[in-house]
Amino acid sequence: MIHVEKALQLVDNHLTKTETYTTIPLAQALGCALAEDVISPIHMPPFRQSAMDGYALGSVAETNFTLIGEVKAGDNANPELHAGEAIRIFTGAPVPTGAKAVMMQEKTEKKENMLLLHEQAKPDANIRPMGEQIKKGEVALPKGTVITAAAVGYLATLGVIEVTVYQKPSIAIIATGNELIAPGQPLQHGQIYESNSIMLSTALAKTGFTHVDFFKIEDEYETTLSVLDQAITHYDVVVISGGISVGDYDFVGKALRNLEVEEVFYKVKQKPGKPLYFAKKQNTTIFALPGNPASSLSCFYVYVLPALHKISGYSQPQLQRSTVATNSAYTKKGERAEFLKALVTGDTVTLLDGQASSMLSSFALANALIYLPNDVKEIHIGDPVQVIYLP
Ligand SMILES: Nc1nc2c(c(=O)[nH]1)N[C@H]1C(S)=C(S)[C@@H](COP(=O)(O)OP(=O)(O)OC[C@H]3O[C@@H](n4cnc5c(N)ncnc54)[C@H](O)[C@@H]3O)O[C@H]1N2
Ligand code: MOO
Repeated sequence: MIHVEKALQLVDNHLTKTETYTTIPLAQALGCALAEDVISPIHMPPFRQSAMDGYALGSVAETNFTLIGEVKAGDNANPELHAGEAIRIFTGAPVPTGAKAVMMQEKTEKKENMLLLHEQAKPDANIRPMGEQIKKGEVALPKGTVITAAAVGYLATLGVIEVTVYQKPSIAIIATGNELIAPGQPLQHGQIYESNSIMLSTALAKTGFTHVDFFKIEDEYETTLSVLDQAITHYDVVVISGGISVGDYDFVGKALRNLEVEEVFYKVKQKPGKPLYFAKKQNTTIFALPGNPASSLSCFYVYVLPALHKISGYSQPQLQRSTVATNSAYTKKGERAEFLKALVTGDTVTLLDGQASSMLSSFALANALIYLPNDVKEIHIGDPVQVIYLP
């Protein structure tokens, strides 16, 4: 059995980012990594812009001005402005070329067509220079940047309508087990609701992986063999849940061996998720996750998601980690490294009740996993602990 760090390193070593690019509408790019730098096609702002509702001033030496007109946002106007003259202006409006500053209206008084300032204006005050944020031809976002809502907004401000990104992998999720039935049907004795596929696809969708198909198979060798064979042939990543342990009806390992995949590791010294299996076959990446729901999800976040990020060209594939003081004491029962469902609030982290690998009640309330490596046997209140944030 290998250690967590070794398993993570082996996954990383066996993956490379895709060489396939695709150009897609900006609105569909959430969670994709840029395959090339995005160059700004315009200056932003495209013109000198007023940052306040107030008055554009033709000079900054005096405090008395003659009002000569108005410019509002969207106006395609550039009135001439001389020393001693002011123009009514609004936030976002183009500042006339001759303007030396904009004074916010709260610091002024108006008497008929005369403007009196409470204080002298500072040169260039409240004027956003043309190209202040970015200039035409500069790199707006570098290759490898992951598209977030903010990135979509930023590129939209530059008028960008499509981006070239690394192709996201196609993913097959395969749930195994005779006992599993779809939610919505009445349960017979011995049955449980199949929850891992909807859980994993929801976690995938949340992080922008949408090319996902599902398969459900019984604990039967021939079907397992043929479904896995088809999935490995047609998908970039195959994620299997259950059937990977040592029971007489756990056929996943045997089927994968007979399909001549390159097994990279099987079993990691961790809790939950001991029987985690990782393999490659040509360009297909294969994870078999233990069927226990919390084991499946824990392995998904710790191993599968960073792997998908790497394949998809993310410059930082790992989930965010940090060290936080624990509010809870805990003593390990065994020797394995542990991933514990936890809630980070402020600068502390609290362990949640219900840590068994069959339970999702704690995971449903968690925003992080506390990682206790092999050599940490217990933690006391106030101790610094490593946390992995759930996306
Ligand atoms: N003799 C041993 N038995 C087990 C060992 C061991 O080392 N020696 N390891 C245990 C550990 S740890 C785990 S984890 C499980 C993993 O078993 P499998 O990956 O073969 O998973 P299953 O047996 O198919 O299922 C385990 C559990 O999870 C439920 N399950 C499975 N799939 C789903 C699903 N899609 N949705 C909801 N629930 C699911 C299933 O009904 C079982 O209760 O093996 C231990 N045994
Ligand atoms: O390793 Mo298992 O996932 O603890 O139950």
